[in-house]
Amino acid sequence: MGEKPRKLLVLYASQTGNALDAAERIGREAERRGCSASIVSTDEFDSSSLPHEEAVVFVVSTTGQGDSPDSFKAFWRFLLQRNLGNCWLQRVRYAVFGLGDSGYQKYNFVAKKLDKRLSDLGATTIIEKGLGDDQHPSGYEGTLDPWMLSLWSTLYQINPKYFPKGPDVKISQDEVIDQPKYRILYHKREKLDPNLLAESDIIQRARGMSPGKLFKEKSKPDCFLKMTRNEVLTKAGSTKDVRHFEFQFVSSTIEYEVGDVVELLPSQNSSSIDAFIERCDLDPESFITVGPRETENNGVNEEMITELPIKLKTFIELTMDVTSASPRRYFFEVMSFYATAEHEKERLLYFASPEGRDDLYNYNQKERRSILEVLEDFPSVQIPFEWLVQLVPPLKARAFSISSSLLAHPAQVHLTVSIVSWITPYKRTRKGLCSSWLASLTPEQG
Ligand SMILES: Cc1cc2nc3c(=O)[nH]c(=O)nc-3n(C[C@H](O)[C@H](O)[C@H](O)COP(=O)(O)O)c2cc1C
Repeated sequence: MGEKPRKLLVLYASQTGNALDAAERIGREAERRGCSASIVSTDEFDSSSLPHEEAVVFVVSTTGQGDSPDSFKAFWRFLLQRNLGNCWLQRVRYAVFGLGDSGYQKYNFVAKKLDKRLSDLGATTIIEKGLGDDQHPSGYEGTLDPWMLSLWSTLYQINPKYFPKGPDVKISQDEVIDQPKYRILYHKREKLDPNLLAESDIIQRARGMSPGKLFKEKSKPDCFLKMTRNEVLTKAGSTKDVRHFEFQFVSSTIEYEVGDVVELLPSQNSSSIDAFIERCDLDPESFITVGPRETENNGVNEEMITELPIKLKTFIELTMDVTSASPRRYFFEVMSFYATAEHEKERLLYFASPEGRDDLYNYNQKERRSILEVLEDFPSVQIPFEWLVQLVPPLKARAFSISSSLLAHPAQVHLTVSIVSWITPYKRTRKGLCSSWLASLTPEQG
């Protein structure tokens, strides 16, 4: 019997999702070349088993002022233990890809210190670390694409078993598309518990089911706030719009200290949600549960069935950012598969290819095109909802510094917020989702 094909472990640590996206891309590209890959977050990985891995690709971002993502902290503490010794990882080969921004003083600090520590622990580097930079004309992908090609060819030289057909043989996108990772179950309405749910339960239910891993633990809101004041601080005619907002706690009061931040979950424009639902030919009134696809033994995940259903429209409103965040490159790849008009398919395939990367960056990220806008630009594409649930960026809560003190204003939170708006290179006006939503609220509305 011949040797088994080799397996690649991709370990990632991400604060806002880019490193997760890059890790998934590395995993997909490896699998398309015939190498199986598992993609695991550093906080879900048993650190003590690292010496048993043969080849590990680390994908880590840097946040704060040179800080590591939250999901990296325990893993890093483990690696720093003195007793591990300089031979602990002697059988492990590794490669590090960092995501950062060279505008920061501690550029890609986490990737650099991880690379050094792995080497000190005896691991052997497969290729020199790659440093993705937000300042690059096509973002971190500008470095990731060539770095991956070098990774595949070096791995192949180390052991051809990684890529049985060679490092450059890819299964064509036209022949096969990956399976979506999630499945949707549609429920009969009459079977549902008619009891009305509290709003916090609905939010928890929707966000708990959503694939947006980054907010899994915090799916239930800590409290609800009611706006009591919305005052413009800037002079009439000023180019800036800065507001003073006051909120009253309507559920439990949360204790906070001076310097704390509050995270607000914004509401999306209702007519845009309706337009998205119509564009994707969805039934807003249907009740759904969302869960991982069949487990490995091909059964439906039991946990998913016990989830309580939620209205499709509510699920979209609370979890899927269809109006402000830009889709990732993989979205264009999946769209190309579902495009029925030849010219659209061609353009989408170009966008998803390494040659089209810079044009995609200009069309998509620089213009901050939303999912809805992109779908409207490619009318022949009809993507199944499972894919949309997986690929539409998760709706994130936004953090604001609190400008009040509970000592002076019990049961209140005050914020001073600049209402974000900017002009894109193609002269389109874009607005910050959360700040413009806050500005649009009127205290009398409750
Ligand atoms: C609040 C914030 C702080 C950041 N701090 C740094 C930093 O200190 N050094 C750096 O190289 N990049 C820094 N970056 C850039 C991020 O590393 C970069 O945007 C990366 O793509 C984020 O990846 P993630 O979404 O996986 O966390 C920062 C980004 C943000 C939003």
